[in-house]
Amino acid sequence: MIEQKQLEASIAKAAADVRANNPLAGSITNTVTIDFVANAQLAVGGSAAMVYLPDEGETLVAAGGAVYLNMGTLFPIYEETIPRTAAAAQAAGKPWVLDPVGIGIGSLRTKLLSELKQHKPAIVRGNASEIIALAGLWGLEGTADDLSRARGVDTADTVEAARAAAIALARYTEGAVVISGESDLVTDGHSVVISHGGSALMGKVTGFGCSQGGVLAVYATQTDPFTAAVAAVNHYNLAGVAAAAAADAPASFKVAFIDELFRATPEAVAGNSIEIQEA
Ligand SMILES: Nc1ncnc2c1ncn2[C@@H]1O[C@H](COP(=O)(O)OP(=O)(O)OP(=O)(O)O)[C@@H](O)[C@H]1O
Ligand SMILES: Cc1ncsc1CCO
Ligand SMILES: [Mg+2]
Repeated sequence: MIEQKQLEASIAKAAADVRANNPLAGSITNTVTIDFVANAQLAVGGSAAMVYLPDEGETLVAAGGAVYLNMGTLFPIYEETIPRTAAAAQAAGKPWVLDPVGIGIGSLRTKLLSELKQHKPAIVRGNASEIIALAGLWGLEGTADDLSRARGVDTADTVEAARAAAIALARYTEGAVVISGESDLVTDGHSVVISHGGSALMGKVTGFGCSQGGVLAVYATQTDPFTAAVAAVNHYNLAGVAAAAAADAPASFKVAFIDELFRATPEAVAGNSIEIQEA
């Protein structure tokens, strides 16, 4: 199990390095929340670029330190773009982040998510229902293939219900897995970190999960997947608490949240309330 003081020091360093280096993490992401993803990446100190075409995905892998693949709104071209980009990242040894949004909707999404198993994302991020469904689709031990639980893009399960699926995914990828929810769970298959904070208003605006995925990719350019995952999730929870003190309704909350991502110091990100448990 990882030691808390050591983890906090690594998180503070990662947050400071993101600010200092302005790292690029390119995205292929959905058209609903693409603006929020890019602005969240910039607010934490990173750089953003959003593309749709296969060779452009490969170019962003070469140009950046990590890449974010979000399955939210698929187009036919993605049948080529998504596997080629993931394969390019794997071949280049660069981390890529998978957000299996909407898993269970349609046949292309299922086909692509099945194919992506072989390319081993450094970080998988989803809400509880998405994490359970992905572990089942990938046939991981102790999980059940049941895409029927998917109902859209919002969760129907608790974070704790997805804990075993997240651990199974992390042991398969040898990376990190994030389950977002009231408190977020991060695991590398050995340790589990529960990160507290945030606000219920984050569930009332679309894209808090997608933009968290983009920020995970920014952090993954600077440190190992597990440290990156806890750092990004802490940054989100910290900014969520601060934004809730400034705004009490969804639209103004979203604006305040981007401001608080920008204001958060590396020390405050590292000091966000966490619990460390055995996986
Ligand atoms: N009730 C809550 N209390 C605190 N934080 C929350 C709550 N609900 C969601 N969050 C936070 O909101 C962010 C997004 O999590 P959520 O599970 O809503 O993602 P999602 O369903 O994938 O979102 P989307 O698909 O809209 O992008 C995470 O940082 C999470 O911690
Ligand atoms: C609402 C929605 N529909 C497809 S992607 C998306 C953004 C949140 O996941
Ligand atoms: Mg989501």
